[in-house]
Amino acid sequence: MSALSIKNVWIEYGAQVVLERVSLEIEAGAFVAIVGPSGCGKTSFLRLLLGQESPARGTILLDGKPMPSEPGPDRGVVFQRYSVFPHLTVLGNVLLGPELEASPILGRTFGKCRRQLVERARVLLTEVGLGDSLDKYPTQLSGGMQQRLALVQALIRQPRVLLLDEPFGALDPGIRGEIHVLMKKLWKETGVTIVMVTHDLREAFLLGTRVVVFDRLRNRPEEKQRYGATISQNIEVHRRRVPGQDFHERIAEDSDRDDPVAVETTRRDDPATTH
Ligand SMILES: Nc1ncnc2c1ncn2[C@@H]1O[C@H](COP(=O)(O)OP(=O)(O)OP(=O)(O)O)[C@@H](O)[C@H]1O
Repeated sequence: MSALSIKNVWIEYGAQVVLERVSLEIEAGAFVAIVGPSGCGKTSFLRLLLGQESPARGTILLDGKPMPSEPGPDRGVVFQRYSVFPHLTVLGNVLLGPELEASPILGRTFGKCRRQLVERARVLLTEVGLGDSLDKYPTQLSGGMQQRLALVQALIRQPRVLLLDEPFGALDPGIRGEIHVLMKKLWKETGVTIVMVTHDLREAFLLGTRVVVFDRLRNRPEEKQRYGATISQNIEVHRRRVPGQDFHERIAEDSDRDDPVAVETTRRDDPATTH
């Protein structure tokens, strides 16, 4: 069963059609990278999956059931701009979401429940290299560290789907390489389904198991309002394992390269995505 089943979805803002006829099956555990020109509706699509927008037409199923029309713990999100709270420590930032969920009025857990939560937070923070920074505040962290914190904030709630909106766009290339390795590791370990918007094609092919291209098929000035973007390509990415080389080394090596990552792709002629 697909984790997300998107059928003939349209997004409209007033008279402006932003997306039209978007159909996409995203299998559980996939890592889907979405690319497309600026303004074609990529962020709007993510907001739809998060539950911040409703489709003008069409349906979205999450694990076979209609997707709740509000954001919930089953969907985590990380934005390009750091979404951490400046007045809370690293640990406080990670605990806030689960504590509010467990205790909406007090926003705080106690006893065994809290100890277990703190332990889970510690394990995850250590995994992303923030184990020594639990008591620091976000202003004391670099951009890359803040994004790693934002990832833990989302993952601690064990979402079924993780939505990433250009999460690494503001980072320096070297830091980006490191966080790509980490992202891939976290994805493999958690098995979470990921949908990531990126402007960086290389990043899309490096991380994605599928690269989906949104584009406007009608682009004349008089057509801009009435016609939206849709999926123009849906590409499956196959990676060959290099004997004797472990997965992380391979990605780290790819991250250092300036030329496009060597991958094999197949165009997916899924009836759901054929227009
Ligand atoms: N809440 C809104 N109300 C009205 N129009 C909106 C709203 N949100 C987005 N739009 C419009 O929808 C279109 C798509 O915007 P969106 O941010 O989804 O594109 P994008 O592909 O993510 O762009 P970029 O790559 O530049 O971030 C734009 O024309 C934008 O102005």
